[in-house]
Order: sequence, then structure tokens, then C-alpha cells
Amino acid sequence: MIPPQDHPPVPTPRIGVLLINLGTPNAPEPGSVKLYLKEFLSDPRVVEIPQLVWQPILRGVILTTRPRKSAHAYQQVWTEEGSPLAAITARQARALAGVFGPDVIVDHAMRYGRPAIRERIDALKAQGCERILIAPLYPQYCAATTATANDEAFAHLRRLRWQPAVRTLPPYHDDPLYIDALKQNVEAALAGLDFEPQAVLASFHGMPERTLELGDPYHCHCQKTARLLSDRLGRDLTVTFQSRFGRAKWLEPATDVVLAGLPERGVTRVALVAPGFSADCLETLEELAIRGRETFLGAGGSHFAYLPCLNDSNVGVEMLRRIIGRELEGWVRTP
Ligand SMILES: C=CC1=C(C)c2cc3[nH]c(cc4nc(cc5[nH]c(cc1n2)c(C)c5CCC(=O)O)C(CCC(=O)O)=C4C)c(C)c3C=C
Ligand SMILES: [Fe+2]
Ligand SMILES: [Fe+2]
Repeated sequence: MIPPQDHPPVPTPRIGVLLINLGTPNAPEPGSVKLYLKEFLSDPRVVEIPQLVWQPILRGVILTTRPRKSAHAYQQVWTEEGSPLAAITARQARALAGVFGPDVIVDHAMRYGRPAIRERIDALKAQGCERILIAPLYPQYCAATTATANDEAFAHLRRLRWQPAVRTLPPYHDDPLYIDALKQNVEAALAGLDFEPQAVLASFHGMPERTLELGDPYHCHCQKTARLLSDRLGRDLTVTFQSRFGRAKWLEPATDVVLAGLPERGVTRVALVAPGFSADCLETLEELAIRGRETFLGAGGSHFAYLPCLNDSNVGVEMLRRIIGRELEGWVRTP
């Protein structure tokens, strides 16, 4: 039936896919970094200390010192396209545009900063999306990443009169498609090196150890990814955890401590991969590729290689196409 002429326009029903990553400052300047850190570190999913205790520490100590230091770090890796995390996530979304058919719109958002999740959900709705797959691009589930991205999407849906139907992308830490993509990526990168590493480290973002005791599966997901990847590569991987923050005990062993200790055990040639990051970012490009290298060479290592993340490589995008395509089943027939 044709709607009456005074009826609001009815767009063709579509499906949205919203890729979500963590977020990043708008500029590598202390002011922008401060805004970003304030939003990020005020999230109770990220820092699980009562806000009454935490906010004075955050505002009085962290936000008065860290922005300058972090801005310096961002300046080392900033590109013409902006922050690597933002640029790569946008490229992943562009690479997936159209691959699920004409009625599926692929967009991206950041949990902190911009493009905001609420803004992109509104944009998808405005384009007629009646079904949306929320896709936090974290292979290993963590309340501090996956859950808070979903929370933010659902918090926005609460405000909508006409909600879309929603699905969320499950963690894919042990998915053969992901493990195989990592294997191909690592093998190609190792083949391009001019040395044979004696050890390959798999560095994951750290978390307070307490989160493991509280039941967060993150640690187990990281270990399983590394075990499956090691099996597929047919070589040992040393699991480490990076980016320690604050005074609490974090998951161990710490990446920088392991790097510093390897040369004295006779391991002077090392390659480092970060399988938990779907896109290269400050934590990989500055903390691992720059500072990790300095730590290792400074401790007596002779050869160091950082192997890039899957990013928007053909292998990485094809993996995303297949895992996302599977989640769209029943909504759309994947070509
Ligand atoms: C309590 C602090 C933090 C927790 C918990 C945490 C968990 C966590 N983070 C990522 C992924 C990324 N973190 C990134 C940057 C970053 N992380 C923290 C702190 C915690 N992360 C800080 C303070 C920062 C900002 C930089 C700095 O000042 O050191 C990034 C990179 C962002 C970018 O702009 O490039 C990513 C990605 C995961 C996966 C995770 C838990 C599993
Ligand atoms: Fe982090
Ligand atoms: Fe870091």
C-alpha cells in the first residue's frame, strides 16, 4: 500500500554493521589527550575503583601529568591520516563497504571520542537500518573493552522510540578464521625479515589481575589465542602482557620485563606480534615497536622486529568479512 502523501518518508529497510574500536585523541596535543583520557579513564568498566575514590586521583594526579607524556608518545606515531587507530579502523570499514550486498551499510565508531557510537547508530537509523550488528573489534572478550562498547550502544538504544533489532559480535579469540589470518600474517612478516628470530613474543594488552579473579575471561582468551596460533605456526610463542597502568598488580609476565631479560639468557634475536589488537595503535607502534625495541637492544639484543597487526590487509579484511558475514546470517544472505 502506498503511504498517504503527508506520511513521513519511509526508507528502504537496511542492515547496519557498526565496527567499534577503543578511541583515540583528536590531535597529538596535551589538551586533546586530556579530554580523551578523562572520558576513557572515567569509565567504571575500565577502572573498577569506586568513583568517589578514583575521580580525585584521576583529576588531581593522572590528568595533570599523563596528557603531556602521552601526547609526546602520540606525536611519534601520528600520520597524515591522523591517529593510526582512527585511520586504520576507517579503512577497515571502507574495505568492507558493499561486501555484504547493497542493503548492508558498514560504518565505524569509537567507544571514546569520535565518531561516537550514538551518532553512528543515529546515522545508520537515518539510512533505514532496522537491524544493526554491533561489532566491537576485540578478539578477546574483556569487560573493559567489549562490554563497555556494547553498553554504550545499548545506552543509546534506550533513548530511541523505534529501536533497530540488534546483535553483537561475539569474541573470536579461538575462531579458526582469526587464527588462520594471524598465522598467514605472522608467516608473511617473518618471511620478510633479514634474520631468524630465536623467540616470538605474543604481547596482549594487560589488565589488572583482579579482573581474572572476578571472572573476566580475557586472560583465558589471550592464552587460548596464543596456544592455537602457536599450534598453527608450529613454533613456540611467549605470551606477555603490556601497558601496565597504576599501582595494582597486572597480568604477568610484563612485555617490557621479558624483553629486557631475554638477552642475558642468550636470546638476542626477537620478533614481537600483538594478536589482540585488530589495528595498530599507540600501544603497538609506540610502546612495542619503538620503546620495546629500545628496551631489547638496550639490554643487549641484536635484532628486533615488530610484526604489524591484521589492520586492513587483505587477509585481515577477508577474516572480518567472514566472521561478520556469519553473524548476519538470517538477516542477509552473504554473497
Ligand atoms: C586502567 C587502565 C586501562 C585498562 C584497564 C586498559 C585496558 C585495555 N585497553 C585496550 C586497548 C587499548 N588501550 C589503548 C590506550 C590506553 N590504554 C590505557 C589504559 C588502560 N587500558 C591508557 C591510559 C591508554 C592511552 C594511552 C596512554 O596514555 O598510555 C589503546 C590505544 C589508543 C590509541 O589512541 O591508539 C588501545 C587500542 C585493551 C584491549 C584493553 C583490555 C583488554
Ligand atoms: Fe588500554
Ligand atoms: Fe601504553
